[in-house]
Amino acid sequence: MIEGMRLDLKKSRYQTFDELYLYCYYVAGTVGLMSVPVMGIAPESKASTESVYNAALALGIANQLTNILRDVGEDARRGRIYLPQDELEKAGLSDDDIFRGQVTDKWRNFMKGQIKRARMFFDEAEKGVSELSAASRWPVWASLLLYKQILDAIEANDYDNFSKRAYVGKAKKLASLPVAYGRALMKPSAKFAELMRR
Ligand SMILES: CC(C)=CCC/C(C)=C/CC/C(C)=C/CC/C(C)=C/COP(=O)(O)OP(=O)(O)O
Repeated sequence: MIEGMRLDLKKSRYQTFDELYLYCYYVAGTVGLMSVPVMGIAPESKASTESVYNAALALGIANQLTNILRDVGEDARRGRIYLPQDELEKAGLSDDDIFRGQVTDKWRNFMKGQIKRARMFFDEAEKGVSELSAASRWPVWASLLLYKQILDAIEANDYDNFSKRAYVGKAKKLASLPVAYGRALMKPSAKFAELMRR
């Protein structure tokens, strides 16, 4: 994690998603990994330890990617672009387009791909939450569902993450808590077993 902070001091561009992933791993994936022994895996869980750590890592990455997509404008005003340069180029976008901050169809299309990838990491993370100790499941589901909705908010802002800050309103936040509670009741490996039966 400290390595990630160091990296952030000297780096403000990422050539590929692999490079960006490594940054996300350092600054947020590590938080997920460190959370597992603190929260604990449910004693009755049949999942492999590795798969639970994988899910935790995925949640750190998903959160960080979401944070990056929410803060594109704010970061650009500090001269920083946490987006893969090769993917920007493929979409016909340059650093100057980010600094200008115009929401064009090119930008919308680029953002659609980035949001889709972030959601894939959330999906990966969801597979592991039920394996955590009972007391940890509700807060983890709540934070996961709340953070994931920031992606919906970016879409609702028609992909203007230059001048608008995507956020989840109080009502949606409150409504997510019982949903998270319901999911937290899911016993370890039950979802896994259900997936296997299908
Ligand atoms: C899913 C399983 C099995 C376990 C849960 C494991 C956990 C708790 C994962 C979450 C890890 C986490 C909270 C990562 C932090 C990511 C994040 C959004 C960091 C934001 O950092 P900054 O970029 O400093 O934020 P600001 O831009 O708001 O300052």
